[in-house]
Amino acid sequence: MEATPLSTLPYQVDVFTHVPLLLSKVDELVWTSAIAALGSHALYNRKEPTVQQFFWFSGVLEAALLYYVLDVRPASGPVIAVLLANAVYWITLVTSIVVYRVFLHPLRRFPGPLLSQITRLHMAVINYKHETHIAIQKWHQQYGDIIRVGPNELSFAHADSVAGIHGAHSAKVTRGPWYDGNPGEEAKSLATTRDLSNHHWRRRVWEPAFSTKALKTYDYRLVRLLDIMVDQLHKRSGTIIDWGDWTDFFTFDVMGELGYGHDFGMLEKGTQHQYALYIHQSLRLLVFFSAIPWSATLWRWIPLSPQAKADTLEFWNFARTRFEQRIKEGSDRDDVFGYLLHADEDSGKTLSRPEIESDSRTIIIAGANSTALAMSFLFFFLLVDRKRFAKLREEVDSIWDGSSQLDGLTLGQDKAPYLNACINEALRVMPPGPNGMQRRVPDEGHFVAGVFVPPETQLSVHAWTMQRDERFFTKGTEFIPERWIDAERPAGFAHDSRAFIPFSVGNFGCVGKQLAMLEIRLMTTTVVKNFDFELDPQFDPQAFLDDCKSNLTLTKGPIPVKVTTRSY
Ligand code: HEM
Repeated sequence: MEATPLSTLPYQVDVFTHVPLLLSKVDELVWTSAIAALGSHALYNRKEPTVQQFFWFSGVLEAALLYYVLDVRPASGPVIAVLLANAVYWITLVTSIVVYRVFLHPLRRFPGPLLSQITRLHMAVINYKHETHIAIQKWHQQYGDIIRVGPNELSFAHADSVAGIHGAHSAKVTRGPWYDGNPGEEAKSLATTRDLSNHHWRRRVWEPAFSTKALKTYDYRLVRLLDIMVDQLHKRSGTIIDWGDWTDFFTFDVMGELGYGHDFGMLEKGTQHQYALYIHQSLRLLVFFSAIPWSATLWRWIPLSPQAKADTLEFWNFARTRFEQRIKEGSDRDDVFGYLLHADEDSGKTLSRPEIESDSRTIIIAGANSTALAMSFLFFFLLVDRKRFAKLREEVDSIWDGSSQLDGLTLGQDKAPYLNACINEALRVMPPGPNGMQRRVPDEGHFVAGVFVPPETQLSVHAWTMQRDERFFTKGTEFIPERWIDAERPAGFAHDSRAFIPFSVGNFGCVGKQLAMLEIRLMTTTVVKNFDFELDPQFDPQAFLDDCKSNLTLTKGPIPVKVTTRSY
């Protein structure tokens, strides 16, 4: 009901002595709306509603308002009364939320940017602009090792915090709501399920696919694809190629082969497959919606890049076709997909069809892009730093004469220490997944490095900031592979391997790490043996680094390289 102007009140009142009476006469609807807003906030605060619950609850309130208005028939007319009540409701709700989050919230003692304390929208916009890794690093430098990056979220950047969030002391810590923000996901995948026990048995189904026995059976497939790559590079000898493209071609073809039973033909054709382009686009949407997970259900109606949405739909359609083709081939093929069709040995459970479909998409999304990035950055550093390229080549020449079949599984630390040091160093300076992997504190709260974190808080470790921090790695932004070899580490160099988490660690750590390492070792050894590389003289390494952005993974510009068949 609209406030009755004071002049029309039927009797003269003294505002200061008759306030309650005045209020009751003037604003019954206003007060009711304000109280409803405060009640709603209290309710939402106890349990965050889903989008459906929110709409249901708001619908009930609107219906009650309508009933009241039609019943009481306020003098201002029903339309004004409804508008006024809604304005009061929403203004009170928003004010109450802001005041609570800034002044009363259990995380109020943790510093951080004000806008992030108030709303996740701030982070969603930063994510959408691909600036997350830089923004969070800047905030850590400004506010310290533990910062508030969302109303209910903390970011950590100290090596001491890794065990409590991902490692040995994190048994009850599960994934946060970030993992619900995958638009259109019909069934949870291994990489998005938030339920600890569900994740546990599904992980048991996945793990055999990356055992040494399984890797041995993949080895010859990788070598077949590498042979195609080598042929193609010979054909392009003396020309400039984008090295980033070729790492994509290789890793997408590998994951197509191991995920869907057939490569994507990217190496053969020497062009990007639409599938890879779709994935890059769909990640743009993912990072926005994951910051505000409830909005993912509304993704079709939220006005974000129509191109990214169209590409996301194409990506699903394409993935579905590939999935349908592969599932017909059954479990006899030696590939990752084949393992997903097996039952969990402990519980006897098998994945449902939608779960397998979701997991098969994960094989490509999780497996191809990150590995390609690691290969791209590795070569970027080695080609900028010719002495280190030469040193690596010396090691490669000493362990492989190029005529025998290369056994990737033997290229570990013992046999190829410098190769592994270079890979680690590229993963440290440019971690493909630079931003924190969100976790959620159990209901009883949780200690991280001696600091109590209140129940239900979301938290993560910011890999980009921590891996480049001088306290853990001296000259943290520089590519110095020698730091990974005890005998070669410069004297006095800080080296805290707890702060090195490119594959994450613990229950949810990368299940495909050994496959990724196998691919990188095999590919690097093969091409370093067979080709000379030279960066295009026009290429500006600093500008390249400055232009690197992030969505779920880092993104990068082209790396133009003249590739030439090696002359001995
Ligand atoms: C250099 C390459 C790679 C990097 C840097 C990397 C990094 C990561 C990271 C940081 C996580 C944790 C994600 C989280 O906490 O939500 C992860 C998980 C995962 N990665 Fe990788 N990854 C790489 C290659 C691969 C490959 C080749 C595969 C093969 C399919 C793979 C499959 C997965 C899967 C399935 C998960 C989810 C694991 C789980 O939920 O238990 N990754 N990866």
